[in-house]
Amino acid sequence: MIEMQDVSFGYHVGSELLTGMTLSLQPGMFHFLTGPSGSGKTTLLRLCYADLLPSSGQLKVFDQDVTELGRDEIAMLRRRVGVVHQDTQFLDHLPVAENVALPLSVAGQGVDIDAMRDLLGWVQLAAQARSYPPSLSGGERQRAALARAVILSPDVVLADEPTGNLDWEMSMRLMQLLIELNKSGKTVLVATHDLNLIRATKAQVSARVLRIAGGTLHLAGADL
Ligand SMILES: Nc1ncnc2c1ncn2[C@@H]1O[C@H](COP(=O)(O)OP(=O)(O)OP(=O)(O)O)[C@@H](O)[C@H]1O
Repeated sequence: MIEMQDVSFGYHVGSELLTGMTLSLQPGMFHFLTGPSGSGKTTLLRLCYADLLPSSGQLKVFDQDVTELGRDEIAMLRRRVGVVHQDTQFLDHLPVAENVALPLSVAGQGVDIDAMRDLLGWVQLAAQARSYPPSLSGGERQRAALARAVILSPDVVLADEPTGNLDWEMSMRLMQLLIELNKSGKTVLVATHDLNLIRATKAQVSARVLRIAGGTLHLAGADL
């Protein structure tokens, strides 16, 4: 699925942020990625969808070595990975439904109206379909971001601090959707520094917790 073998990465030549990263995302499993601010969680997620390439080591996404792929092949591979970014950007002049549908047009696919209605209903945004992004609350924005991340039915969903600006109730509502995705068979990886969120989620779904510390990855203890 997504496998790293002794991967290193640095934004600046000669200074590695991440080293010796060995990771295998288990198909169908829920994963958390935790670690202090600035430890490299976003960077690791970007490696997972080949937005960044390793400076050394091997990174395979869906059994393909990303360093051997051309730009078009990487674009195809990214369609199988849905990403909820930390700072979700929308096109403010387009209604929510059209923002959610953007990956379809990028992929040259048409919108299935019934599927779109179901998707917006699932994230509880049916009533906001014709609204514009600036009118959405923080929780609504993140649910719209999640809908957009899954509209191409990806195999893997990566979410970068998806609950960063949300209160507890909204955070758990979003996590519930990620749990549902996982229960439907998707592999999920959520980066968060919120240990309470990890504990509350682990009460509902079996999850692996990975921790970045000192520039490398560790499997966190069962006490989390
Ligand atoms: N595009 C970039 N160019 C140079 N340095 C960067 C870039 N993006 C991130 N960094 C640096 O890399 C380090 C790790 O950043 P990253 O965003 O991956 O950490 P994080 O664990 O996700 O942090 P947070 O929890 O605060 O979001 C930080 O020191 C950051 O300043």
